[in-house]
Amino acid sequence: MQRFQYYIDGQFLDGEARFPSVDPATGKEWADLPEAREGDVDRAVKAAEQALYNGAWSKMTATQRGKLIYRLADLVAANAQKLAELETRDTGKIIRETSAQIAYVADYYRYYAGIADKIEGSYLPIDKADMDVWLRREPIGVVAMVVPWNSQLFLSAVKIGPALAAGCTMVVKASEDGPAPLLEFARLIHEAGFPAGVVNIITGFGTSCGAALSRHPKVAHIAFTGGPETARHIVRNSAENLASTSLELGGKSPFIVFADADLESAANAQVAGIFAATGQSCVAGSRLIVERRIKDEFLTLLKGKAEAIRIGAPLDMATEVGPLATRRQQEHIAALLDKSLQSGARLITGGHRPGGEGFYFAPTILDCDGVNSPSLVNEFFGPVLSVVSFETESEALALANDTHYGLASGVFTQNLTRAHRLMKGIRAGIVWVNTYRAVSPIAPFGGFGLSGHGREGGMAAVLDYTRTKTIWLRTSDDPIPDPFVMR
Ligand SMILES: NC(=O)C1=CN([C@@H]2O[C@H](COP(=O)(O)OP(=O)(O)OC[C@H]3O[C@@H](n4cnc5c(N)ncnc54)[C@H](O)[C@@H]3O)[C@@H](O)[C@H]2O)C=CC1
Ligand SMILES: CN(C=O)/C=C(\CC(=O)O)C(=O)O
Repeated sequence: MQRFQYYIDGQFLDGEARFPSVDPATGKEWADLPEAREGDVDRAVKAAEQALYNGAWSKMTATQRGKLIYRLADLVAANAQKLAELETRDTGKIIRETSAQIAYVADYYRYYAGIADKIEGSYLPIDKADMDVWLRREPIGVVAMVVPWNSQLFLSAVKIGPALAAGCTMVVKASEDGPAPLLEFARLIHEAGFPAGVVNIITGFGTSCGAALSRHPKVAHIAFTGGPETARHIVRNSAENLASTSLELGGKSPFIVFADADLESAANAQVAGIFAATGQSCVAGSRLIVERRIKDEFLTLLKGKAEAIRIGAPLDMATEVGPLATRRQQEHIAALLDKSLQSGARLITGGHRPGGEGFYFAPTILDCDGVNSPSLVNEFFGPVLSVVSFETESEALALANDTHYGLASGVFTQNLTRAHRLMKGIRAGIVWVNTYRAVSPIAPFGGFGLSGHGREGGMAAVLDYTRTKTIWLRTSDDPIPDPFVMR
């Protein structure tokens, strides 16, 4: 068994308890992990608070902070393959994607390194002749980051990068499922030379570690990615410390295909949207909304592509769909699929767990036309696509917006004016037109409704990690007049 430690106050430690990690490709334990409980959480938060107000970090210029983040970016790039292998081993996400995604994570850190000394305050043209007034943007404080198991180094980079640029210190809680890559990433934080306590990386269970962290009195902001149920716990916990929150919660994203679209390209994008990452993506395009007159043609194309997917060992570069991250996910998907079939949804392909070891699930397409299927409403977080069809553009828009979520969406059409109408009409934080699952450090992402609030990526993310301070400077040498009247 490979053994990991967590990282608190610049030290690698074993933790209050230990627990095993399971390799999703085999279902067998492969790593021995530290479990943080309340005592470790408290130590990590206090280390972060000390670093924020008293340590070397608090005295650095923004440019110096940026240089440290650049160093981290270089280390991530140099170690991308090693981190990718760990993420693949621990979560089952295919090596083909983890190696590309983690190499790109280095660019996220580079982007935020460059932003560190560009976070400006402002001067207010105040309505009093003897006053100068400014707004300073300061780090919001100690940030608790609670991340899930999917796209772990990516989902932590979109939090750690902007928080470091803003000058915050942080405690990152990796998921209890597949935390090994984040614990390994801690070594790069150490090597980059961040002062002790600036970034603390722990792992542990939700109800012990995650709860203790998110209600800790010294936490000022909680950045969370995961499911809406857990987000409700996080928000309840924040009633204790009144921390602000940013929540990135997944969705039931619509993928609309009009008859005039390039169908080959749309089908490839749909495969990317629902079968890549074995469907374990917050932005999964899990509801195909297809124009009725091309439904059969498009589904035949898609079925062919789904059935040609190479399912296999995640560490094999040829594999296109690997296992799900946990047995829990596999069981959740099977149960929701059963309910959907019972409601009348018709199986077009897939629907089964391939034999053998590991938490695999076959790429699945469900025809839900005319059916009130739970698969149209609930997130599988797996490789299951639900299909409905439409006659008119307004019907397509109504179907797209028929959800409590609002994270992402895709529109496939050659009609420019229609594309513009849909961009405005769809209630989601991302609209991809003739593409899907494209990301960049420069472009913010985040949701509406049950998909959460706050933005990750782009400059918008940095602002979530700052608070403003209003500075009043009186410029007159005359004594203050009438002290009993507000000025
Ligand atoms: N938006 C996204 O990227 C993700 C969405 N999900 C959705 O959530 C569903 C459940 O997945 P899970 O793996 O159980 O994710 P989850 O939302 O329960 O876990 C995410 C993180 O929250 C922590 N956590 C759990 N309970 C907590 C609590 N009471 N207080 C503080 N932290 C807590 C976990 O330890 C983990 O680090 C999935 O089926 C999927 O639908 C899951 C993971 C990522
Ligand atoms: C967040 N994201 C795109 O905007 C993409 C991800 C990460 C996730 O699922 O949270 C992905 O598709 O893997």
